[in-house]
Amino acid sequence: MKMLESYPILLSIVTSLLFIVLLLAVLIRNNGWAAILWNEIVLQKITNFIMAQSKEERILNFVLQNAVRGDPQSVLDTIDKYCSQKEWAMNVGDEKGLILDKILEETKPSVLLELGTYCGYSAVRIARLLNPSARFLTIEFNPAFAAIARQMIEFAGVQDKVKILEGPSETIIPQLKKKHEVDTLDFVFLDHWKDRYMPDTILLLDHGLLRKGSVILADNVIVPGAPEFIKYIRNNNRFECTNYPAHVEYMKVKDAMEKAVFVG
Ligand SMILES: C[S@@+](CC[C@H](N)C(=O)[O-])C[C@H]1O[C@@H](n2cnc3c(N)ncnc32)[C@H](O)[C@@H]1O
Repeated sequence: MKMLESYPILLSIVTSLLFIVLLLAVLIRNNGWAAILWNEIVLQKITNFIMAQSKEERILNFVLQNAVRGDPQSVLDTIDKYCSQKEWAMNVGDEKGLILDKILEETKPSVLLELGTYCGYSAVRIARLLNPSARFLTIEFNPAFAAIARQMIEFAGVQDKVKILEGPSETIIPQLKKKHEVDTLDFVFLDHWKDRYMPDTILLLDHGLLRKGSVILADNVIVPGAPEFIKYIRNNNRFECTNYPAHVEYMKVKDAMEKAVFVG
């Protein structure tokens, strides 16, 4: 009898739970922010705890076990495979990677800076296209990520073409001229935390690191989004901007890259 009385309550709890799960699934599938938060906070923390290993270590191990040593393209393909099939990660990815490749092939830069190395995916991607005489510096403030990137870059065989500078971009940019002997930069890839895109662009300008024709390429200008930077760069007559629509890495959610050429 008691069982029958509680049946409607149980049914409504189960229906509500199913509804919440469905709502979450739809939100994660269609909203970039929800998907990133779900992957980076919920899923990643649970998997890290169960496996006693970070996601970035899992990505590196997958590469060490499945990619061909000394073959940058094989390293990129293996990371893309892992991140599209097993665990999402914030590499620029294969789709936007092709935009990056195209701009590098058009620009043929000799002095390059990347802000945000993470596991070294974009660093390997950029390094594989450079002339032997090019200089490429990449900045990362998370020591654990920098250590993974160092191994990734070494495994891909491009360690002579990339130098990782460990520390916050806001500290390292002002030291580029004197400490790292950079005159001006031909190409800058902005791919660190989005609230630093605008202040770091201003730092590059203030320290005379841009020359007429320098190219800035910014990732994720829609998701997570860099609205302050977009407003600043598009309203600045010292830059000519082009938008490249694409999707968030390894997702169907819309994103874009913004190219800004410094016209002096
Ligand atoms: C989106 S990930 C970079 C992905 C990488 N460019 C790729 O495509 O493979 C952003 C990285 O920037 C780093 N980062 C964020 N803000 C930074 C800052 N102000 N200085 C240095 N590194 C920063 C983070 O630790 C993270 O590893």
